[in-house]
Amino acid sequence: MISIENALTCIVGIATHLLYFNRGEHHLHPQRYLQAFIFTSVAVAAFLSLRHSFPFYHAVRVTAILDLYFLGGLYASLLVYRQFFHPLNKFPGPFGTRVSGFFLSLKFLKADSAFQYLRLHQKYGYFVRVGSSDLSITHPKGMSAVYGPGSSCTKGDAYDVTNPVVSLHSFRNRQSHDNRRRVWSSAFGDTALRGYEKRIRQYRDMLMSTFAETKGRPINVTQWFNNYSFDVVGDLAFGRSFDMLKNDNDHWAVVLLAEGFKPLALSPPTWLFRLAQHIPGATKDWFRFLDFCRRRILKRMQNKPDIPDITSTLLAPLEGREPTTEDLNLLVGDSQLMMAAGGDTTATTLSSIIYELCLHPEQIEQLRQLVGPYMTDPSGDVLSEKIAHIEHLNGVIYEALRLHPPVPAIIQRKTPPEGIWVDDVFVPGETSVFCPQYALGRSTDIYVNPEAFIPERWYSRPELVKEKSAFAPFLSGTYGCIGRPLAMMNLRSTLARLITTFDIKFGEGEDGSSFEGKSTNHFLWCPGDLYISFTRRTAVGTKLFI
Ligand code: HEM
Repeated sequence: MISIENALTCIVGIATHLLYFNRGEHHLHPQRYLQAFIFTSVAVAAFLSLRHSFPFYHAVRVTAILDLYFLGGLYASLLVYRQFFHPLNKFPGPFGTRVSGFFLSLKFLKADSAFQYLRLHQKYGYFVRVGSSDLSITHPKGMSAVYGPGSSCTKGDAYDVTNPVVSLHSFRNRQSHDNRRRVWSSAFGDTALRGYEKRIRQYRDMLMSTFAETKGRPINVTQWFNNYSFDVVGDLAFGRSFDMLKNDNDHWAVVLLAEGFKPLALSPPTWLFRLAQHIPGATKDWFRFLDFCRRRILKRMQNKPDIPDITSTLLAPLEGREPTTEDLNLLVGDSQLMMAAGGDTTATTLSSIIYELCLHPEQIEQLRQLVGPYMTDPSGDVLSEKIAHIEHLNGVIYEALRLHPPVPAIIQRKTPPEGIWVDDVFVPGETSVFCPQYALGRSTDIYVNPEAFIPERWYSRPELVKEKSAFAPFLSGTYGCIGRPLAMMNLRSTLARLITTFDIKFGEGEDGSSFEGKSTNHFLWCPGDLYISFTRRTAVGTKLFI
């Protein structure tokens, strides 16, 4: 027979769920709940022992039983609510996801969530419940409803994962985000971009020289484009590269960054990350990385560059005064953001383009014909603005981004309290939603013949794209990629130079299967190795800068 104390404790557990945990957000300070729970348990045991003279062992035992009733009540209430009353119950999905997001985390141990979301949508349709309050959407109108310029969705709780370190990317409050975005915006204007182009050139020269020296011996472009991309982003963020092209090796800070991203493969709840920050040693690598960014930013502030970099724009509001602690924390947050947002994404896209071109060699020839006339600079390089109008060149880049989006799965948004409509489907308020781009890129409801690489679908054959708003690898609107002009500039010029300088094909023994087969997704997509042979062309008028 259950005692009155135990029954009451169980009711308190149920009430705690219904009146507290079932409302609002509770991911920011999980350690406080743990502390409150432990403190209350100790207080109850002490009370029983001191006030009611319970023997110590007996006091602990009674408290432990009370704890069990409390947690039992709380979790029973949570499970019953999620199972029978949750507003997302009308959406299909694997049974376990109704109860907890951990259900899918266990399935993502191979870091292949992008592929798994595709399979889930093939099985369940446009809307799949992938967690107790999480919905994955591949409806053709989903992208515009969730991320489009007019969307009322905001960034979800996952953006608090780096808290208390803040950056443009992590601001969930619209006003704070807008304010910071205004500071960033002039970093990607035409004048700034022309300056970056000059700064980037030396790294592209090094990349070309390295490829030329291989004389056709297959090399892993996944690694080399990473070297190139991180050197570029290091230069634009901190005024100096990571010397990865020179050393053909990941810089230790880049390794720390990659390690920091790895747990995201499991899409764990944000509160777990926040809790980990309070476990000694659990997140030390992440803080070492932030410390690295802090030291590099401080050094950069002492050296004003001749040609402005991105950080020049972020420092401008200080007008030469010493930064406050708050200013500095934001600069550190934004510099880690530059590395996280600009490094892997550009590298991955370059690899994806080369992968697709090797599968479709006729595309290389077509591009050469179109780009060749603009390659008049004796250095072999070309300004992006000269070739930006070539539709087929842009089409090749877009097709690579469609089939291999660098951010392929979760880009979390939260619906407003009143909910949103995706076409004629109502998505309840306070739901965490996302549109997995890898799955969208392969949808026959959005593209005709989605598996085929057809650059013309982006200019002369628009009938091959049934819903244009569904393609947004950089997103659009308020929270869209602010670095898009820089990324496109770099992709165009690097691609133009590669195809006019080299004959490019899969290396001997390479069939491209590892590129996607051994790829992983930790928020950002990391392709597997790709061995490519680059042989310097002799028949063209372009010279190599060696
Ligand atoms: C092919 C290359 C790139 C792709 C596909 C890409 C894609 C994206 C996407 C999808 C987002 C939205 C992420 C989210 O909301 O969580 C984003 C945001 C962002 N990207 Fe990019 N990106 C690329 C290159 C770059 C580059 C080169 C930079 C320059 C450093 C950059 C800087 C940023 C920043 C600062 C944000 C945050 C914007 C905000 O929250 O307002 N990106 N990018």
